[in-house]
Amino acid sequence: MESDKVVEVAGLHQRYGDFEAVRGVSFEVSAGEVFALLGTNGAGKTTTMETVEGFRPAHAGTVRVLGRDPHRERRRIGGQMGVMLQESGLFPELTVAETLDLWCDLIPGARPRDRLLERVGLAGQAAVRARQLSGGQKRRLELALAIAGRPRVLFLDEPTTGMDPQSRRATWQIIRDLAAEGAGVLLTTHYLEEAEQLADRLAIMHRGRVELSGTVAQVLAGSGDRISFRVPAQVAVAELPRLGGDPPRITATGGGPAATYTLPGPLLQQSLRELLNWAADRRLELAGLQVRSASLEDVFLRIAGRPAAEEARR
Ligand SMILES: Nc1ncnc2c1ncn2[C@@H]1O[C@H](COP(=O)(O)OP(=O)(O)OP(=O)(O)O)[C@@H](O)[C@H]1O
Repeated sequence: MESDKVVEVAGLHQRYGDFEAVRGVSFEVSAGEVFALLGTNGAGKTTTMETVEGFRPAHAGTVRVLGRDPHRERRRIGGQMGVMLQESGLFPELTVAETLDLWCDLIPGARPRDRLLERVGLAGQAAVRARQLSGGQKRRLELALAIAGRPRVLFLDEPTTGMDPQSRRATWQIIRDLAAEGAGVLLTTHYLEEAEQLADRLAIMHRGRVELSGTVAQVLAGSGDRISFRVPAQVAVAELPRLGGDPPRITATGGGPAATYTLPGPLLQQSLRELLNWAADRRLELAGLQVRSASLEDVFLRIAGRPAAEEARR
């Protein structure tokens, strides 16, 4: 039976001279799935992406795209791969229509040009030269080029950079539709909301490693819901209750010290009740009271904040 995995990466290492940019990365992308690679600057996302796209051989580990080595067997699978690089490769003097015509002529069975333009929202810009397009419009033209050949696997490196919120949402819908039609999509992004909205699964990279991966819910599980409030002036920090067994973390804010409790999910409601009862018994008002679920940003910042010394020990 043919595997539904369109991308398989196992124990990938990649070096630039003495510097190891990717240090044992593994993940898989299935047909019909959107997989997002997130990470801090320099984490190794683009290096990983370029290796999976076949632009460089793996230094160690295995990479398969549609069951084949994307570097050695690129010719066999290239026609089934759609690639949108981080850097624009458009010819500045060609119009949008000319750009697509040039590209589509090279691809057997390419989608019709006008359908592509409509799909990426550039139908009104067919006669505009590439150099005159806005940053977001350029990205959409590059997306049109990437999907022209009806790829089974689509690689998108920061696909919505430079787009306004409306274009970004429209692009997310295009990507969702492509996945619903059966394409496997691997994308990198710096927009956490993009990953939250779009990705069936994601991996967060930091300094060449995958630190966390799974569905958004799996990545957030165990990250802790939060309760925070400003410490009332008449209460000493030591008098604050323990919630879920732990004392709060105290931080300085413009309005005085703030207390934050990070709780495992199932304890949120019970802990909130305990806190409100504690405050009611003392007739205290908890100014700035906030209750919120863990966000991808919390998880990301925690990983990004890991000191280099901690990495070196691992
Ligand atoms: N050609 C190169 N030669 C030497 N070092 C490189 C080269 N390309 C990338 N690097 C280094 O490898 C590391 C990973 O870079 P990469 O571009 O893969 O990260 P990234 O996660 O895509 O970063 P960003 O989010 O900033 O685009 C960085 O430290 C970078 O400086």
